[in-house]
Amino acid sequence: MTVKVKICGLRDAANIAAAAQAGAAYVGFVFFPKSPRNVSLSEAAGLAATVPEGVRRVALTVNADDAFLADLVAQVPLEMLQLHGSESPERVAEVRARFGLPVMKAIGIAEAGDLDKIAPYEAVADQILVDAKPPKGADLPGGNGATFDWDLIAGRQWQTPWMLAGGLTETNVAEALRRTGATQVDLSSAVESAPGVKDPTLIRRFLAAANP
Ligand SMILES: O=C(O)c1ccccc1NCC(=O)[C@H](O)[C@H](O)COP(=O)(O)O
Repeated sequence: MTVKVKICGLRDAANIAAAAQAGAAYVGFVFFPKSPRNVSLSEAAGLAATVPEGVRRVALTVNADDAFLADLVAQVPLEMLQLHGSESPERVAEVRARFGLPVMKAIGIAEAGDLDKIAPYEAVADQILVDAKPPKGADLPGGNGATFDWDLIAGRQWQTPWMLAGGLTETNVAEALRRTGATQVDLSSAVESAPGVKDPTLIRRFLAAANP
């Protein structure tokens, strides 16, 4: 089975092309001003236009309001919204209904109890992103290159499609897949040469390691 890979936080056409050519199933654009990966709506619109057919374009937002989401979906061609803040299940359902796009809800995991947070979203989200909880004091709610204990989710089944994220690298992805049973993965930090700067060689190496 092919593992689907999402490369998040892309900011230039060359890295989008590298990801697509290497087999990425999804590319992500970050809309979070504090992030080194942040893009404007007009930048994202230009980048989205370069994404080859068949690669899904995902917009990552954090507790975005309707006005921002309306501008986003009007200006940027997208296949999915990723909600990476503290959006409630009700808000996820509302965004999904109002903006007409599949929604992936990110849930941060650090300990077994965090897994209970997933169930309420299963009925309202199209996908769940099972991600590492940000380290204490982190500026970003995701994209920190932090892992969580994969054994917490070993053998877990969810009815909703899900992706594994959090500190995945070309060297640990095979073990992560084996221990969690994930069939989709999402990453950002490990394919960067500096914060916010993606590296096409690292992207290609990760894609090869995810599907050897
Ligand atoms: O990447 C960001 O800057 C970011 C900002 C705000 C919310 C989420 C953000 N990133 C999420 C991701 O890139 C991934 O979905 C995930 O957290 C894995 O990231 P990484 O551990 O860096 O591979």
